[in-house]
Amino acid sequence: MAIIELKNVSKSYGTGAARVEVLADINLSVQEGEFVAIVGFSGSGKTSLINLLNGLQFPDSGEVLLHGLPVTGPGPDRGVIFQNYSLLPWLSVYNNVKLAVDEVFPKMSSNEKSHHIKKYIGMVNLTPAMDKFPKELSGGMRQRVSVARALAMNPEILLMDEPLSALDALTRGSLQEEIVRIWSHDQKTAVLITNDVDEGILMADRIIPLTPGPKATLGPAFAIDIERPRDLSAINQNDHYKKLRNEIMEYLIEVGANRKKSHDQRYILPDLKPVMPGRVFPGIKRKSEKVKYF
Ligand SMILES: Nc1ncnc2c1ncn2[C@@H]1O[C@H](COP(=O)(O)OP(=O)(O)OP(=O)(O)O)[C@@H](O)[C@H]1O
Repeated sequence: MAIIELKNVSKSYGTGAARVEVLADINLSVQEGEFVAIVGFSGSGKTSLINLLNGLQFPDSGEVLLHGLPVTGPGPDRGVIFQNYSLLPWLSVYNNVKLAVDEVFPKMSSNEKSHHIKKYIGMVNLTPAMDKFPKELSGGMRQRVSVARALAMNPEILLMDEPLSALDALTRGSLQEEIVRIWSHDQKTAVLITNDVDEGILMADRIIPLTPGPKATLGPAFAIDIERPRDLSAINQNDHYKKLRNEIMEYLIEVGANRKKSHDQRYILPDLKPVMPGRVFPGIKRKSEKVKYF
C-alpha cells in the first residue's frame, strides 16, 4: 500500500517573466517499508521535492497524499534529515534530541524520555559525546545527532535531503550503513535524495532519477534487487551491480545531454523599473544623512 504519493505535481517559483517551473508532472508512489532513492542533478529541484513531501511547501497543481489524504503541513509522522544538520548551537547533543522528543511525546514520563533519548544517541554511537555542544563536534558527529533526532521522533517516514553529501567518504560509508540498519530494524519507510548513484544502490530498494530542470520530472524507476545487507566493497565485484550502475549512469548522461541540446538560451532578467540618476529615496535630507547616488 502506498504510504506517501505525489500525483501530477508541478511546482514553480516567482512570477511573470521571472517565473521558473522547477518541477513538472511528478508522479511518485512510495510503498510502506520501502526505501526509495531519488537521484538528481544539481539544482534540479530535489530539495523542493522533499519540502513537498514534508509539507513545508505546496504544489501549484497536483496532489501530495499521505495515507491517501492531502498533506497540509509538516507532522511528526515525517522526520526530516537535512543536508546542514540544523542543530541548536546552545543545546547539548542530549538536549538537541530532547527538544524534538518533547515536541512529539509531551506525555512521556521524564524517566522514559531520558531512556528513549539515550537509546537513539547510542544508536548513532554518540553516547560519549552526549553532553557536548555542536561546536565541539565534527561534521560527521553533527550529522549523527540530526539522524538521532529524526529517529527519536519515531516517524513513520524518514525524508533525507542529501544528508551525507558534506561528509568524508569514511564517515559517509558508516552513516549509510547505520541509516540502513535502523531503517530495516525499525521498519520505516525512507525517501533519500542524493546526487550519488552508488549511495542509492547501496541503500535503496528503488532508484528514481530526477531529470535536469527546469520542469524536472521523475524518470523510470530502477529496482535494486541486490541482497541485503550490502557491502560496498563486495558489491563492487558484483556483475549485476556493475550492469545496474551502468544502466542508471547511461540514463542520467542521456537525459543530461538531451537537456543541454534542447535548453532554450533565454536569460530571464529581474523585473526592474529604470530609475534616473539621483537620490534613491525621496524625502528631506537630514544633515547627518549620507545621500546614495548610482
Ligand atoms: N523559495 C524559492 N524561491 C525561488 N526560487 C527557488 C526557491 N527554492 C528553490 N528555488 C529555485 O528552484 C530551483 C531548484 O531548487 P532546489 O533547491 O529544489 O534544487 P536542488 O536540486 O535541491 O538543488 P541543489 O542540488 O543545489 O541542492 C533552483 O533554481 C532554485 O534557485
